Amino acid sequence: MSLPTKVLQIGAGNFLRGFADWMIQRGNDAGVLDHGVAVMRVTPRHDLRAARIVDGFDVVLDGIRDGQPFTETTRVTAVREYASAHDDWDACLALIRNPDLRLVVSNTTDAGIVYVDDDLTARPPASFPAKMTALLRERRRHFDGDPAAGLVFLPCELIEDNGQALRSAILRHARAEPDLAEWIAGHCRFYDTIVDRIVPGTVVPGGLDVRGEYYASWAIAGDDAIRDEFPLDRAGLPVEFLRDIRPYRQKKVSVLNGAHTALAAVAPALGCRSVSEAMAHPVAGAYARRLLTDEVLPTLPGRPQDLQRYAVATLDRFANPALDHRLADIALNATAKWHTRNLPVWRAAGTAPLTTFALAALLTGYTGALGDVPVRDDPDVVTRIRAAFDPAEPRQWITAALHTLGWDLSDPERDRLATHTAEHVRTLLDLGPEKAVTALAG
Ligand SMILES: NC(=O)c1ccc[n+]([C@@H]2O[C@H](COP(=O)([O-])OP(=O)(O)OC[C@H]3O[C@@H](n4cnc5c(N)ncnc54)[C@H](O)[C@@H]3O)[C@@H](O)[C@H]2O)c1
Ligand SMILES: O=P(O)(O)OC[C@@H](O)[C@@H](O)[C@H](O)[C@H](O)CO
Repeated sequence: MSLPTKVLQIGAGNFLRGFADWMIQRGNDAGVLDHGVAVMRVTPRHDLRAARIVDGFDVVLDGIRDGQPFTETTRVTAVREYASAHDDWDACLALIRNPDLRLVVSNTTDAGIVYVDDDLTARPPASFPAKMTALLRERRRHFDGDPAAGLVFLPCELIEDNGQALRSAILRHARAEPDLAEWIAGHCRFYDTIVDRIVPGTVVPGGLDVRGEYYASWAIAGDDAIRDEFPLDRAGLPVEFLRDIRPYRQKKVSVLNGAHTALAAVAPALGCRSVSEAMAHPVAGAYARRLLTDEVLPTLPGRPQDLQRYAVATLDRFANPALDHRLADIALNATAKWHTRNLPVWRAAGTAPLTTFALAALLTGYTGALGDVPVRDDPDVVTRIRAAFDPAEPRQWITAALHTLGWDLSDPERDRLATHTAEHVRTLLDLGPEKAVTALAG
């Protein structure tokens, strides 16, 4: 079937293949969309396999229905075009001149939507927002400023207000060209969205077929215009159009991602390799449950019964043994994730021992004192934290580590966080991980 290329997808990663591409394929199959996808890679690393995305790939989803595990496979054939910005910028410029293009979907990790000074005439500019600005300039030029050529942005990055953040970075790049800035501000629409589906990786290493959970949710802060443009809900797909997605985002990031980050810090020291192993482990599982119930949920807005239901459902998703979600993968850049996902809980709660225990386990793990646990963080930060380690003076060491991490803490906050965290470091070193977690979580 010939499909007009209506979607430009920035990034070819596992998540976009298992989530956005899957949604578009299902929307096409159900007849509510007729959207072909052009994928554009924007990072410089060569990835020869990515070009094969146009040959199609499988999305294998594992779920539990009526207490029974099931697996469903969808063949995604909606991706029709591919270009790599750092290998062939001309091909990217050609993609953006396509009159059928309507939507831009992106996932460039938490690091992708940033403003950095950039040369818009470079081939290509360095950052994602600068590349996008250069592409929009080409589109506006090609269509002679036609308002109808404006694009609709649905970013999937997990940062707060992702649509607005992308819009302001792009407009900042465009500010030297008022006509361009005006065209973007007037005729391109940027929606905040929050995505949710656990996609642990590929079916086989190095392949494109991707494996994840059946559960999915895409909340889009938008009006009827975007609903008409992207009516996936009419195909029964888990897409919601909401006036305000902020409370939803706070709940998802604090509960699901916060529990992931804490588990990835604590559970490897208890001998667990994956999230489902951790949930089946009596001590690690109890830790995750109490972390959510005692510390995370009380800090969130909303009805306690709804929050409790979401937490239980999240823990059930974690327990799905088919997912094999490696804690070592979740541990990537763990200190930055603890800062965005767990620190707000400690801040709101005033004291949150299970939350600060995760920070203690994370930093102590970086020194090697907890044995062979995954360490996948900024090497410079890890080296400095390790070099300053003094088991006899945990409070001074944690204070130094917090300075190294450069977090936005007031002096009294840093003092308090160091005191709370250092107490756990002492327990971890004195009792060992298993007894230390048991003492906390029962
Ligand atoms: N896998 C999941 O379960 C899941 C679920 C929801 C959200 N996410 C989010 O998706 C992101 C990627 O996850 P993934 O599993 O697809 O990983 P992945 O490694 O398969 O893909 C990462 C993608 O991001 C791009 N990228 C990385 N740094 C970039 C930068 N600075 N600028 C532009 N592009 C950049 C890469 O080129 C690649 O396309 C993560 O940030 C994660 O929080 C993942
Ligand atoms: O992808 P990261 O590394 O930002 O975080 C790891 C997981 O918490 C995350 O990927 C979740 O699986 C996902 O956010 C579920 O929707």
